[in-house]
Order: sequence, then C-alpha cells, then structure tokens
Amino acid sequence: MRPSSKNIILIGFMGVGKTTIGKELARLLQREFVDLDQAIEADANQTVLEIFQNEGEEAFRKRENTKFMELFESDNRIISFGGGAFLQSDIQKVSLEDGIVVFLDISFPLWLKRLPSLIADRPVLQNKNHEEIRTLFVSRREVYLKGHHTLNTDHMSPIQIADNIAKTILQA
Ligand SMILES: Nc1ncnc2c1ncn2[C@@H]1O[C@H](COP(=O)(O)OP(=O)(O)O)[C@@H](O)[C@H]1O
Ligand SMILES: O=C(O)C1=C[C@@H](OP(=O)(O)O)[C@@H](O)[C@H](O)C1
Ligand SMILES: [Mg+2]
Repeated sequence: MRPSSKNIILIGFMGVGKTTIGKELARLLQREFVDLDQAIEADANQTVLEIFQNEGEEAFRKRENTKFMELFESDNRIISFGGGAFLQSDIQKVSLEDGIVVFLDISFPLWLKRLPSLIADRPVLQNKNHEEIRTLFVSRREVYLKGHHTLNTDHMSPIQIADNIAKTILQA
C-alpha cells in the first residue's frame, strides 16, 4: 500500500517520548522530522522554559499555534507536538482533518519513574505534587484519545515504538 503523504503527528503526555520517537519514525519512513517545541525555540532564540519564564504560558501557546499553522502548510512530515498543543481546539481540528494523529500512551506508574528526569525543563510539571500531575495526566488522556491511533508504549524502546507506528499507519 502506498503510504499517505499526510503529516504524521505524535501526541501524548510530557515525557512519553514524542520527540525521541518522532526522530526514529522519520528515519524509518525517510521523512522530514519537525519537533514543534524545537521549532518554537529556534524562532524565539529561547528555550521553552525561558519562554514560559519571560513571556508566560499564554504567549507560549500563541507561539505554538502560529508555528503549527506554518508547519502544516507542507505535508510529508513527522511532527512531534509538545504535550499541550493538541489541547488547543483549532490545532486539534486541523490535525484531525488533515493529518494522521498518533497518541503515544503510557501507564502512569511507569511514567512516574521518568518524572525526576523531566521536571527541570517541563514548566507545566513544576510546583505540582504527584496527585495534581496524575489529575492532569488523566484529564489530558481523554483529549489525546481523540487521535486516530492509540499506541501503548509501556516497556518498549523508541525504535520498537517507531516500528509499531509505521506498521499501524501502513495497515490503516
Ligand atoms: N520508550 C522509551 N523508553 C524509555 N525512555 C524513553 C522512551 N522514550 C523516551 N524516553 C526518554 O524519556 C525522556 C523524554 O523523552 P522525550 O522524547 O523528550 O519526550 P516528549 O517529547 O514526549 O516530552 C527522554 O529522556 C527519553 O530518552
Ligand atoms: O504538556 C505541555 O503543556 C508542555 C509540554 C512540553 O513538551 P513535551 O510534551 O515534549 O515535553 C512543552 O511543549 C511545554 O513545556 C508544555
Ligand atoms: Mg518533546
């Protein structure tokens, strides 16, 4: 089957592996890889953390929206979102209408083991206790489930996950 040229978008909670797996998937499918956060950082000449600190979350969300709309003018890309991008209703609508949206899921206990390595550069996780983070994880998961495909990533390496995504999309 000829693979569609639609953009493939990876969504899911912070730290699930969207950036890491997106790179692997792009290599596998020989497509251009774009990480939405990295594209925003390059434009702003600041890290995501610095944008949150210097401009606030609302300004970051505006940058996220503008950059997404710009990126979506071309197809054939693998685009890794930041964990909040798909929560924006217009980003969600355009992604679902014109792209292939893959939700990378993970069980919360496994995700929690990654938290110490994530906290320093994920402003949304800072100043929250485990229960508050779990509540955010559960409520966002409901939104991520609107994606076209859901893939549980528990106990799999990024390469295995990328391989599964490629197979899932080719079979669809
Ligand atoms: N399948 C996996 N198994 C174990 N660690 C992973 C896996 N995928 C990603 N990681 C690690 O988790 C951290 C967050 O990955 P990242 O790709 O930045 O996630 P995201 O873009 O979803 O926030 C990194 O340290 C990365 O090496
Ligand atoms: O979930 C979120 O609201 C965010 C996730 C981050 O990306 P990752 O999901 O790649 O960590 C980054 O966009 C920003 O810190 C906000
Ligand atoms: Mg990322």
